[in-house]
Amino acid sequence: MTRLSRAALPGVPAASRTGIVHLGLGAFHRAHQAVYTEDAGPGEWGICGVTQRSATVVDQLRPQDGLFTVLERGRDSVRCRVVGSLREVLFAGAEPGLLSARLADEHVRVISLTVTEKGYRRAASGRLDLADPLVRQDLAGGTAPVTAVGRLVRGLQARCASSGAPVTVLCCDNLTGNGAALRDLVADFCAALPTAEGDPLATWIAGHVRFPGTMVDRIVPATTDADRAEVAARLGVSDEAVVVAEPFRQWVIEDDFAADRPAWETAGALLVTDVAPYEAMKLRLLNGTHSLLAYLGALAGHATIADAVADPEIARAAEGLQHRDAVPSLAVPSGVDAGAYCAEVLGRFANPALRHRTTQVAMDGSQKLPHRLLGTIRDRLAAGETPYWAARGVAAWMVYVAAGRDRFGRPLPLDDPLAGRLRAAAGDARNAAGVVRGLLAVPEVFGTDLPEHHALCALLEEHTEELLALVSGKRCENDVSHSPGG
Ligand SMILES: NC(=O)c1ccc[n+]([C@@H]2O[C@H](COP(=O)([O-])OP(=O)(O)OC[C@H]3O[C@@H](n4cnc5c(N)ncnc54)[C@H](O)[C@@H]3O)[C@@H](O)[C@H]2O)c1
Ligand SMILES: O=P(O)(O)OC[C@@H](O)[C@@H](O)[C@H](O)[C@H](O)CO
Repeated sequence: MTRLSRAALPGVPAASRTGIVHLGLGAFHRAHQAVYTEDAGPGEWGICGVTQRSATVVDQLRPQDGLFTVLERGRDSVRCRVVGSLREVLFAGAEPGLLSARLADEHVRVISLTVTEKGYRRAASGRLDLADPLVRQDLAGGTAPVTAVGRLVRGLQARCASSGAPVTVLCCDNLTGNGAALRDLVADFCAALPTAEGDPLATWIAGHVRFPGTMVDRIVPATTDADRAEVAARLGVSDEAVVVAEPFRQWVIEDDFAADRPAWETAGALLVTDVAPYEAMKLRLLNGTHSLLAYLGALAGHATIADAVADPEIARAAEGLQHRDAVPSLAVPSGVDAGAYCAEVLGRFANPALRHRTTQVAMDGSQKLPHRLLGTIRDRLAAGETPYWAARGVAAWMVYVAAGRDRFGRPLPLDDPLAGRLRAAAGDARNAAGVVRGLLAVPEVFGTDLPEHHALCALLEEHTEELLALVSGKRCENDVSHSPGG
C-alpha cells in the first residue's frame, strides 16, 4: 500500500516556514497542539518536532513529509484527519547541531514541550535534580545535551549568543504550575553553571523569555496496530504515525508571550490572565480521577478506563473523589459548572472506543500522584476534612506497587522511574501497615509533611489492607470502591 506523503495526499495545508520548535514529539503533541496550530492557519507557524530519546517517531514521520492522521474515536463516530503542521522532524540525539540552530533561529518564537512528568528530572523539592547524572553531564558541557532542560537551556544559550530574539517557552505537560515550574528548572540549570557563564545567561533569559502556564486536555491513548489498520482501510494509504484521540479538546493558555504567536484562539484555545484555576480543576477532577480509575480498575482486572468506569463500585469511588474531596478543594474558574464538568469527564472516560489501557494511565505514578491526588489531600486535611476517596486512590497505587498483580493473579507492570526504590520501600505486600509506612517515606512522592499525618496514615492503612486482601484472593466480590464508614 502507498505510504502517506504530500505526493500521495496533495492538498494538506503546509506552513511556509518554521515558527515553533516542539520538544517531545509523542502522541499528545500531534493530537493537540499540532491540530490547534493547523486550525489557526499554519502560515509561518510550521512546527519542528523533536524526539528526545529515540529516532522511532522521526523514522515514522520523515518518509511521510511530517504528515500523520488523527483517528478521532467518538462513542458512535470515527473520523480521520490528516494534519500537515509538522514541517520538520528531528531526533535530538542524532542532530544536536540542527536542534541548536532551530532553537536559536529568530523566526522560531515558540518552544513548546511535552516530555512527560519525569522528563523534567525534578528532585523531591520540585527543583532541578542536580544529583541526576545526566543533568550533571549537561551542566558540564563539552558534549551535546541529553536532558530536556539541558537541551532547552543550551538552545537558549545559542540563541542569546546569536539572534538574541525573544522567545516563549510553553510547557504542555500535566504539571502543577507548569510554566513557572519550567522557568524555575531553567533558572536552576543556569545557577549551577559556572558564574561567568550562568549569570549573563540567566539575565538574558529573564529579559527575553516568557514561560506562560497552560492547561492542556485531550485524551490520547497509545496507538495500536488495529488503529493503523483502520486508518489504512479508511484513507487507502498506510500511515506509520497515526495518533488516536477523543473528539473533545481544550487548551487554556496564560496570555504572556515574549513575541508573537499563532492565533490559537481562532482554533478554540482560551487565552487568559490566570491559568491556575483551570489547571487545578483539570489536574484534580480529570487526572486525579483518571489515576484512581487506573489503579482501582487495574487491581479489579479491568483492561481499560472505560471498563473501570463501567464498574458501579469503581464509578462510585470516582464520583466520591470528584464531589466529596476534589471539588471542595478547588476555586473553580468563573463560568464553569463543576458538577457538569465532573459529569462530562466521566462521560469522556466511558467512551469505549478509546480503549485507553488502565496500565498506561497507571505509568509513572510516583511522578503523577503529587499533581493529581496529593494536592487535594493536603487541602482537605488543612480544612480539617477527611479526604476519604483521594486516599483510596493513593492506597490503590500503593497496592498496585506492592502486590504487582490484579485480583486474578495476573501481573501488573510497574513502569515508573522510581520502580526499584518503590518496590523496596513497599516491602512485604502482606503487611498493609508496612506498605503504607514504607511508601509514605518516599519524599519525592509524599514530601515530609504527609508521613507525619497520623489520621491520613490510618486511613491509607485501612484502604490498603482491604485492597491487598482483594488481590491476595481473600475477598471474592468485586468491591474495590468501599465506602466511608462502611
Ligand atoms: N496522552 C494524553 O492523553 C495527554 C493529555 C494531556 C497532556 N499530556 C501530556 O503529554 C505527555 C506526553 O504524552 P504522550 O501521549 O505524548 O506520550 P508519548 O509516550 O506518546 O510521548 C512521550 C514523549 O515524552 C518523551 N519522554 C518520555 N520520557 C522522557 C524523558 N525521561 N526525558 C525526555 N523526554 C521524555 C518521549 O520521548 C516522547 O516524545 C504526558 O506525560 C502529559 O504530561 C498527555
Ligand atoms: O499522559 P500521562 O501519562 O501523563 O497521563 C495519563 C492520562 O491521565 C492523561 O494523559 C489524560 O489522558 C490527559 O491528561 C487528558 O487530557
